Amino acid sequence: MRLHRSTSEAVIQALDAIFGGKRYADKVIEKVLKQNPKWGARDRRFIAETTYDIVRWYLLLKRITEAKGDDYWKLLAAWCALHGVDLPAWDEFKGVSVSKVKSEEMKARSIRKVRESIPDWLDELGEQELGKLWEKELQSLNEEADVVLRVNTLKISKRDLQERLDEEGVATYDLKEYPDALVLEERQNVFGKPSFKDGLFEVQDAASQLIAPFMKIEPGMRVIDACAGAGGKTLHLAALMKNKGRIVAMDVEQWKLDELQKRARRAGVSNMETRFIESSKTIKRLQNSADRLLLDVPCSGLGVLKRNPDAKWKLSPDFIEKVRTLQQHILNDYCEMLKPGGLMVYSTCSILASENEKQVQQFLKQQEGKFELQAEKRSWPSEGFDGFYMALIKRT
Ligand SMILES: C[S@@+](CC[C@H](N)C(=O)[O-])C[C@H]1O[C@@H](n2cnc3c(N)ncnc32)[C@H](O)[C@@H]1O
Repeated sequence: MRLHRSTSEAVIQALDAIFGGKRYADKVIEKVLKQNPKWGARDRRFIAETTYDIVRWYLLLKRITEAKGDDYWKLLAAWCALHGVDLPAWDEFKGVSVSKVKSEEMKARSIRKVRESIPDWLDELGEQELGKLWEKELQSLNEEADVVLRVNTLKISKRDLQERLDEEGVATYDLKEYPDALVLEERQNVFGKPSFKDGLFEVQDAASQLIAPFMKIEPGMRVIDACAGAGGKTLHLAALMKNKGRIVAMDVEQWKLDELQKRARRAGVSNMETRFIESSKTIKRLQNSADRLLLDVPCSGLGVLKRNPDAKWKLSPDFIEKVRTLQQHILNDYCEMLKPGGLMVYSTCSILASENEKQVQQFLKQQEGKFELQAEKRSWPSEGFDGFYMALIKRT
């Protein structure tokens, strides 16, 4: 593979925005890719994949090149050296020795936090909470995620969608154990495809697709999705309910609910309303009203680093502490919206027990018998998809 000037500059620009400007990698890459319509599919893939890869291996690349601050060219040079890409004679690459990069990388393999490219504090926290499991999960979190689609069963069957995608040049394979999931054979942008515009599918990781069915949902129920965001799981709930019954989708960010409305229109969802959470009164008004309640709470996102590798550099112990307090607050305040006898699911995309099992235990203790745990489920990154936790809790 040959390195080209304009795509290399695009990678450097993206890295600068992600690390220097502290912006989200997915948004940055989307913006960078828009600026040059002449780039073909291969160039775009190079920019996106190389940027993500350098973000994922940032600490390792920095350590083996001794790159300072914002010397992203050195990181790109090291990435090329490790991937067998010839380094052009550009000024930015002067002084980089491919053999030195390779020998430094061999040396770095003995230190886990460098080899796996993870901040010290996060490596310590992972080990503290997961013990022996941490090493394996950490390795898996550095793998590239598959692109998984969720078939919108309100509009099409899995088999028909697979055929339709085939006609549109998108090859997929069936994930048999996940009733609505298809996986792309090859990573590509599917958002421009007519079948996406027709609302026939959403992009949603297989592990995330476990949550709505875990709620034992049935058509005709009254359901509240209290941390709905842009509604990945709300739309799945609506499909399982066959558009029958009612879903109230809530969030503290109006723009996310606006996005959800757009997605719901595209998906043909007609049993959902959105409600902005203004204050605790919004919650009180819905007391004892739901057969099912989903609390898909804000979390560290440590289970989805495959997809968002930049998160490991943005997280901090302070943030995790704040998010744990918020999770406990949401559990204890929002549970009131459930009818007696109703079921709620508490879920996170974290793999830390302190955001998962321990939060549920603390909640059950605080509620003194008013709620009981019925089931818990984990999806581990090492099983192939994102890391998720879900607990099914009954109001007695
Ligand atoms: C993990 S995300 C939800 C993802 C969403 N359920 C999905 O499937 O796409 C958590 C959401 O909780 C929202 N949030 C943060 N604080 C909240 C609060 N106090 N009450 C309700 N939602 C909150 C965030 O804005 C964010 O959209």
